[in-house]
Amino acid sequence: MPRGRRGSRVSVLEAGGEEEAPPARSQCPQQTQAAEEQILLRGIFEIGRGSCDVVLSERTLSWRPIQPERPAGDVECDLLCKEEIIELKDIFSVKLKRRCSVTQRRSGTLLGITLFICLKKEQNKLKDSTLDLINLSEDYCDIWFRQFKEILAGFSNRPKSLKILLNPQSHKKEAVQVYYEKVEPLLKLAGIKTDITITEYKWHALSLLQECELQGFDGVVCVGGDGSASEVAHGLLLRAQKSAGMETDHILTPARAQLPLGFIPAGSTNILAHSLYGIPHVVTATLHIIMGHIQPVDVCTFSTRGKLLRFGFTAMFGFGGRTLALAEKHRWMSPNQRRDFAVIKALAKLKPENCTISFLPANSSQDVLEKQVQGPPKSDSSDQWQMIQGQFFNVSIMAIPCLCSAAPAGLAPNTRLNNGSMALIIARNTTRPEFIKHLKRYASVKNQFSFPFVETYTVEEVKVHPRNNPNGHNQEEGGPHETASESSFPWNVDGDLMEVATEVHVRLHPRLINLYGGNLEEVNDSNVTCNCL
Ligand SMILES: Nc1ncnc2c1ncn2[C@@H]1O[C@H](COP(=O)(O)OP(=O)(O)OP(=O)(O)O)[C@@H](O)[C@H]1O
Repeated sequence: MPRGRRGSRVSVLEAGGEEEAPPARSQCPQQTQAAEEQILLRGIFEIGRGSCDVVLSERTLSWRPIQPERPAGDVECDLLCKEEIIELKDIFSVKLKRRCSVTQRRSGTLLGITLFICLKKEQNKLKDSTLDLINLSEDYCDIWFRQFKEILAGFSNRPKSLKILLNPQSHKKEAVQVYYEKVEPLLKLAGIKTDITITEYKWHALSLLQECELQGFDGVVCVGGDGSASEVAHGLLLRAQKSAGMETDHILTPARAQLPLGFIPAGSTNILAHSLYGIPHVVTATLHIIMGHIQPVDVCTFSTRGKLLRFGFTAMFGFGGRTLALAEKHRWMSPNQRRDFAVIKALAKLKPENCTISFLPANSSQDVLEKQVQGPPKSDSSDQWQMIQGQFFNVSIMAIPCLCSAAPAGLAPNTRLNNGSMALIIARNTTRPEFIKHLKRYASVKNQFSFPFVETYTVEEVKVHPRNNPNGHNQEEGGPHETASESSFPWNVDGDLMEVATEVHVRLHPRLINLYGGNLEEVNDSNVTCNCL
């Protein structure tokens, strides 16, 4: 049974897009609100170890232990009789509770009703819990059970049917186990139908999303790491463009994705899930999906020479791109080994990229919704573009904060999931020890940007134009015997390797996709270390 402080609400969820949010309350909120609400049912159930007076009203379920009468002012009695409350929006399932023998199965002796509740724990963590309302009367329980069912059916934001895409190769190949052990039981409990595809090769999810029937699904869920999550988001957005009859090569104002997307973290970094849920926790992610917590999230398009390469949320060029390229070449190593090895090797071979970066600063006076309606600014006609040229160790362009265990405040702590702008973070050429110091700061609470060689900007568009060829020679000189990947630069887009030879144009599109996830609490965790630095 969920136990809050006596007299307090057992759990309070801050749902991102929950449509049934309670109105603002003044002092002594629970009691005042409960008193104001229309009572739907009132009765006696055993909860915990005693009989309780239980009241079901429009938004809350409250109960108070029934005590024998005592003299007025009996403090002990007052304490024991304090009311407990849960909000109905925190309930995600209701079942009749029966004592069943092996042979009885369905029609065992009725014991009462079990409510399944989503509890908010510390630091953004959600947990499922149960509350048993014990009463042996079939008729009595039936009335309450049907009332709870009706209440649950009223939460129209909650998905009833989900398309699940599962990458069996993520991290240490545990995605299938994670799904069947932790996710599926909760989805079943919530009565959500699922259709599962286990991907068989890279880009399988993408091609499937171009042709599969999505009618009848309320959302798509990806079980895997950042690469898979980003591939699915890209696939959903490409599909939306096709459905809207838009050309997918040259997109200026993309159509929004038609279905919300959820991520179950089963990868090695899980930056997307971490940024959405505040914690890379499987049950938390599943409960956000079940509860229908939805928020619109900004997305970038990456294009070169006017041609769309892909949709994504984050990108790193220079050190970040080269580290991923090295890690990908060593896929046979374990994920942690491969990441540490790639970071160390990329640091050993560290050399700056000679490039020109032009960017369009974000218009801070414009409202995000206004930006969404207007679409992106007319790039070429704008006179607000700024340009910097030089040698850079790393260029990060991030539409979301990018929380991860190595950077608990985020790789881009100053941006938000849907603030209509991106963070452009540039680390100019410096000494290797200074650059390492900057990288190490991500793990601490100290400001990772307070270095003379680091610059941050809030932008809407960025163009990165490399002037060297990928091996450090001047781009104009070219190289007669270059292979495809030798002549292109590695970009890390959401943990996925993207190789491009020329300028990349990154453009932000506010609130282009709905993702499952709630509002987050800030986490101040300074006890984080990076193994390899
Ligand atoms: N069956 C499969 N075999 C090989 N690769 C696959 C398969 N299914 C999906 N993929 C690809 O695997 C890539 C990496 O997967 P994913 O991102 O889920 O795991 P990860 O690399 O361990 O995690 P992270 O990106 O968080 O570090 C994705 O780009 C995806 O396209």
